[in-house]
Amino acid sequence: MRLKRKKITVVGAGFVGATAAHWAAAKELGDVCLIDIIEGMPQGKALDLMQASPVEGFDAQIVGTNDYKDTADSDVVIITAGLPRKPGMSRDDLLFKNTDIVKTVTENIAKHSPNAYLIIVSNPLDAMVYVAHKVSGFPTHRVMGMAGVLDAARFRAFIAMELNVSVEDVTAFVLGGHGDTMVPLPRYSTVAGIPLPDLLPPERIQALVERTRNGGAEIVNLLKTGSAFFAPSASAVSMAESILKDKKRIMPCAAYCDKEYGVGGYFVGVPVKLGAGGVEQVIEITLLPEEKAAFQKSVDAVKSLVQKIQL
Ligand SMILES: NC(=O)c1ccc[n+]([C@@H]2O[C@H](COP(=O)([O-])OP(=O)(O)OC[C@H]3O[C@@H](n4cnc5c(N)ncnc54)[C@H](O)[C@@H]3O)[C@@H](O)[C@H]2O)c1
Ligand SMILES: O=C(O)C[C@H](O)C(=O)O
Repeated sequence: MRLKRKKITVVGAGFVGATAAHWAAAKELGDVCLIDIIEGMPQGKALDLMQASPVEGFDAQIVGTNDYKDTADSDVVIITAGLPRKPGMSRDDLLFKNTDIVKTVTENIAKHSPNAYLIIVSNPLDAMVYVAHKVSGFPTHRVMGMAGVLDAARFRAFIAMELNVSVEDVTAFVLGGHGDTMVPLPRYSTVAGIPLPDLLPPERIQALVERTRNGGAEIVNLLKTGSAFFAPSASAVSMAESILKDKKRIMPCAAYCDKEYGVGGYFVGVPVKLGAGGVEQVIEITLLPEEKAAFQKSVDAVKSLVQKIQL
């Protein structure tokens, strides 16, 4: 018997997709298939990455394609296809165009990789996870969205910058939908185990919370023609890694919650255990009344967006 490498497909070979392919290959998570509707572009980027492999010393086959047959039997599929927002737009403004794109992509992926784990990145994130779940018909533990890892990474980076400490020692949690109502949780954020409220005055913490909430828009306003991609792609690949290596990391992800947190059947950002079984557990943490109210407001924003979707 011959053992096979794992296979990761990245749909959408734009900024987030191509960079995700780069991280996945460089970490030797498996072979990578990069697919896009633009002819030649995924092929060119895949070939360029293959030519980086001897320099960086990673062994992975990286294939670019426009044909879903080449994505067959993927273990993990990261969906980044879709429009990014421009300055002045909210992520929600992408709802209808990206619903059409994510629907088509998911139909094709589900046909060729019926056992895959889906990690959605396209915006508006929580609504696009709903689309991918409905269209694929996959069980909820195999469909999830990347947002909380990114939002928490931004919070961690801002905390480390503020305190002039190593990012390695900073942990943070962000709950809720990936929008303006997201809920960074200072009480569950620490530096080497020391709770953030013991290290910074409330007004500085509030400033970092606001910067985290606006983290995507801050970059959109600087770039002017697109949105963030280094941290988003690294975040999606860290989720893929936890699944492929059965690491069972606890990460904030958009996961299906019914009774959990009283959400009632929507995908929203909550702490989950990610392992070989995909979303193996949704972890319910105790929230103070004001944290609960902020989370509920965020869930309501996700619900009203999802209710506008017609599939
Ligand atoms: N969840 C998050 O935290 C997060 C972070 C960053 C970006 N995003 C979102 O990710 C998406 C991609 O961002 P980007 O910066 O890579 O944009 P991009 O424009 O660079 O890339 C998007 C790619 O999708 C491709 N595409 C469009 N329709 C397709 C289809 N039907 N099939 C296959 N490919 C298709 C395009 O050709 C393009 O190459 C956007 O919706 C953006 O808002 C989400
Ligand atoms: O801000 C965006 O539109 C992209 C992404 O959701 C982000 O947070 O960087």
